[in-house]
Amino acid sequence: MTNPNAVISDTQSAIAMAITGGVNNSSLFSPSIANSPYNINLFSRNKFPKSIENGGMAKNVAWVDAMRASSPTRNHSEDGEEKKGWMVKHPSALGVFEEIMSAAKMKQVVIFLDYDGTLSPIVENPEQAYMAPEMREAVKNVAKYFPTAIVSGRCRAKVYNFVRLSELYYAGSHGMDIKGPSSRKHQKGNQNVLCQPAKEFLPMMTEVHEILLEKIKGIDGASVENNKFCLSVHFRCVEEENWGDLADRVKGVLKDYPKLRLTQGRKVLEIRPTIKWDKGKAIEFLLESLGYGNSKDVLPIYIGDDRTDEDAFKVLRKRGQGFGILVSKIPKETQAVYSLQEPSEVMYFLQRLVAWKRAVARNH
Ligand SMILES: O=P(O)(O)OC[C@H]1O[C@H](O[C@H]2O[C@H](CO)[C@@H](O)[C@H](O)[C@H]2O)[C@H](O)[C@@H](O)[C@@H]1O
Repeated sequence: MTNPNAVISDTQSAIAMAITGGVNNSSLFSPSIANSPYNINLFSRNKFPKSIENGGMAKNVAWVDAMRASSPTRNHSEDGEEKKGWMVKHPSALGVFEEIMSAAKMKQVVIFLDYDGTLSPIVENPEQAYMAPEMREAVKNVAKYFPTAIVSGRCRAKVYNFVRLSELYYAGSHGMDIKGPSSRKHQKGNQNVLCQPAKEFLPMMTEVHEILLEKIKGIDGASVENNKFCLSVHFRCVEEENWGDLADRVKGVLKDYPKLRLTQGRKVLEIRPTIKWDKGKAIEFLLESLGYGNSKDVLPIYIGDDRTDEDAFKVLRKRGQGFGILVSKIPKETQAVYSLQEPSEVMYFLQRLVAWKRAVARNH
């Protein structure tokens, strides 16, 4: 039987190597991935195949491997032995719901939700990643009882347009653009919250966006999404044989911008400032803004599906407070405690949370 962690570790090694172009430079990565106790071996040079270190074509192969690994397709690991072992380590948040709720007793639950792949299903066209009306209703109800934030790689305005709930906090651009609720309708929100730690990068991001639009011309299916403080180069609709070419073009542009770094999400290359800010920092900022910076009476729950959500899971582990929940059908190395299979399970979890809160209120 293959160890699921070993499988994912090798994959992540390839990603690490590809992104650094063969140099083990952890500063190019989000600190949580580079320093994760689970990933301690990921960045050891000994683990990298020689062919990847040779440069030229070999490097290109590593890039393509990394890009393939960024959103593994469904296979036997969805229901095989690997999956069972992984589920023991990361049980379903629905299966252990009562356990989670007993940890929540007498505490303020704060909910953090990623958007793509968590509240909306992954689709080919990023402009059409709509949220189901029932999901919106579930999030709306959750926000009546618990401070709730959407934490997304998308630009804040765009993710707001998808979610359309003014009573929530929104952290767009992977947490680099945070704003409090614009309406006080349901929750005790702090409307004055505003945090934009990468503001000075705005002109650079606009410039690189323009350059990338030109550079990727001719690669069928490739697109660049301007997420304000970061950019997404999508390759979900690009033929695999062209992935290496696309990666080379993006890397070529970034050579002139040492203050930008490259990370990967689900079939997407993400370009972002090298500042030490990520979704983990964003949730720390939000907890502080809500008055729970040093509180023991808070239970943050973060639900997300992607690599960038690991930064938030890591923060919760470090605080020893609350839980990360990874949305995934396949085993992945993660700092999340629990798992959910897909957005429909996220919705059910949120609905149960509301039902639990209402029952607690009735009994008091
Ligand atoms: O942090 P998130 O809210 O999960 O945002 C991460 C990226 O999500 C979007 O891309 C992903 O979803 C698309 C729609 O389902 C899909 O086509 C794409 O392949 C995925 O990577 C979004 O378009 C990106 O800008 C976000 O950075």
